[in-house]
Amino acid sequence: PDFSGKWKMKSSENFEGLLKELGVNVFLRKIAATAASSPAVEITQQDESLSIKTSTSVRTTHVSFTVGQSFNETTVDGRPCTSFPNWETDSKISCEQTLQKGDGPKTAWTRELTNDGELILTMTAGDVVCTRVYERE
Ligand SMILES: C=C1C2=C(C[C@@]1(C)C/C=C/C(C)=C/C(=O)O)C(C)(C)CCC2
Repeated sequence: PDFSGKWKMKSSENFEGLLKELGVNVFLRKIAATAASSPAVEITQQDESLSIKTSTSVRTTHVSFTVGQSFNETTVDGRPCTSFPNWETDSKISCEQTLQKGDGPKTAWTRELTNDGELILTMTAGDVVCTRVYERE
């Protein structure tokens, strides 16, 4: 499956709950929730390698990785972590994260291409799950 394309968000659930679980203060949660309500996501995929650019008014993140190989990124609240992306199914990437220093809730993300061409991102912190659905622009 090919994740490549420009994606816009169609729905988001429990994003602030995720940040709260991560200990982000209510002020930054509000900023993040507003900024993250209209992200522009651009993905290019070459075989097993993906490059994901997520742009918001406040912060833009850009990660590149090869499924099956660990890489360094930050958790959604900005803490350096090592990520371990693997194929959970042939259209779903699951990525566990370990903080590079300090401790906090266990975090992970998954990205899945659905049969009707949507992209589902889940972000987990402890037992709190945020689900965001994107459609191609
Ligand atoms: C704007 C964001 C802000 C934060 C994280 C981020 C980057 C949230 C965006 C996430 C998105 C857009 C995820 C996605 O949909 O892939 C912080 C908590 C550090 C607080 C400052 C504003």
